[in-house]
Amino acid sequence: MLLRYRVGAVVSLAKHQNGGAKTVLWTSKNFRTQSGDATFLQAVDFYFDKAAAIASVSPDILAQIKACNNILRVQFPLKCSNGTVELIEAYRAQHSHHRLPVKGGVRMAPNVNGEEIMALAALMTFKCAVVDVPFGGAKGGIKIDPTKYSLNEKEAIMRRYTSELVKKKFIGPAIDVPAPDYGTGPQEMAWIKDTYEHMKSTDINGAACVTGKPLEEGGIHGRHEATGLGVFFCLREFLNDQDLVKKLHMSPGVKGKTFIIQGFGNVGRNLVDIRDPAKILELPCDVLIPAALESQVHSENASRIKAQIIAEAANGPVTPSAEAILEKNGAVILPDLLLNAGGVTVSYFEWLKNLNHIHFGRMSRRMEESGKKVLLEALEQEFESKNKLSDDLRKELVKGNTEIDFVWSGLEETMLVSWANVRSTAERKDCNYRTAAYLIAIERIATCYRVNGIFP
Ligand SMILES: NC(=O)C1=CN([C@@H]2O[C@H](COP(=O)(O)OP(=O)(O)OC[C@H]3O[C@@H](n4cnc5c(N)ncnc54)[C@H](O)[C@@H]3O)[C@@H](O)[C@H]2O)C=CC1
Ligand SMILES: O=C(O)CCC(=O)C(=O)O
Repeated sequence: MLLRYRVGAVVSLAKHQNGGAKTVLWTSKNFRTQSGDATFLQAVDFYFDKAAAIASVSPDILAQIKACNNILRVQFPLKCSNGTVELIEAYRAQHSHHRLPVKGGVRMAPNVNGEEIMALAALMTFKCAVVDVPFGGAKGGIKIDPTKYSLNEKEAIMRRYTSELVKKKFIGPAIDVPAPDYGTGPQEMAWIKDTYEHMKSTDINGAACVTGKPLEEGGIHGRHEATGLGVFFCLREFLNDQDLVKKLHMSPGVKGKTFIIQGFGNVGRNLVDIRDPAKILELPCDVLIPAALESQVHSENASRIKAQIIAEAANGPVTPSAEAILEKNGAVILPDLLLNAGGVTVSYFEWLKNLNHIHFGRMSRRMEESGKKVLLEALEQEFESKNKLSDDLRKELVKGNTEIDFVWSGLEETMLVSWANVRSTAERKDCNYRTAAYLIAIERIATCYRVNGIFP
């Protein structure tokens, strides 16, 4: 589904060159897609190589970082509701173990394949490094169209998939922690947790084997909307930056800008709530937000994209050929590995909550409130009854922080600090934001590899 969202009046869409940014052209030589666009995995490798070329990292460490460490492919039978038996194909790729556990969602989609899952796992490695979340990268996929299966069938698939991961030691709070992705959500995560806990009943940290769970099953407030909210925080920061929007001949601020969102699932839905379906990526707008699948903006449609800002809420929505065309036309791309990192950031908070066996705020909320009450009373005594606070204001002032306050504040802090880092790196290195984000990730991961050395 495509959605067009109007915040206010349409702003003029004059195109211009992206000040100082170099355009590196993708060449279709040696690549096998008919359009000349890179496959998703080739695209991730291309973006990595582009940043690696300006990183102060030795070639042997770069090669270690780039490689996908493990890929598991399983096939198992499903007894369908109509009595037939179907073979299900599924994957889990672990890209990098420089930090443990490795982390990343599990998707259900008909086009899932090993290369796609490896590309997504690599993106998870770089994403976690950009936002300084201490995990390696992983991703899983089940090759089915979830809309074609009953709830019972999906449960059987998810439980069997989890049992395969347990048997192969591809899941565990200290090993590999799945989460929601395209086509999956809290229900699937609850099945993963329950299956894991049945098979590993003595693991006291079992709930931390998966994130994005329902609240009643050890989930955290705010995970469901975290990815969309993270996109919003970053985009708002970009749009409020006078210098950056001036280069696009735009006025600062979110108000008055027009947005198109492609994909109205977990990520897209939590970005906006005014709905007006329209079906074209190429409609005039200020900000295009692909929030569905990879390779949606490619060499064939890129020149017709009118948005000046492409905000990658999905993983890998813009191919390298498309990026070159968009940038030549003056558009700015806010890259996936920064922009959609809100999901894994709040997954990190959920994992910490599960390991701590206590929710954020439980030990501090009342203590905070009584401290603030004492302070207010002292101030009121000092100034006597001249300016008595209303009951509502008093309540608001003394309110202690709840779990959602911690989560939103931690998410905003993470996104803003990471954006500032990407912005300043792009300026310093005279490169685009994607290369800057990869560069930050590569240099952070390289430090781990260097310090850890090689086992044995
Ligand atoms: N769920 C999460 O926490 C995170 C998701 N992502 C990425 O965001 C993207 C979307 O994921 P979710 O929102 O979780 O998936 P979802 O399954 O909740 O929603 C995706 C939506 O996109 C629609 N869609 C698919 N192809 C489309 C097309 N060509 N045009 C228009 N709509 C289309 C689907 O019908 C569905 O409504 C994926 O690339 C995913 O990897 C990234 C970070 C975290
Ligand atoms: O929340 C997580 O652990 C992973 C989310 C994810 O799959 C992604 O960021 O692409």
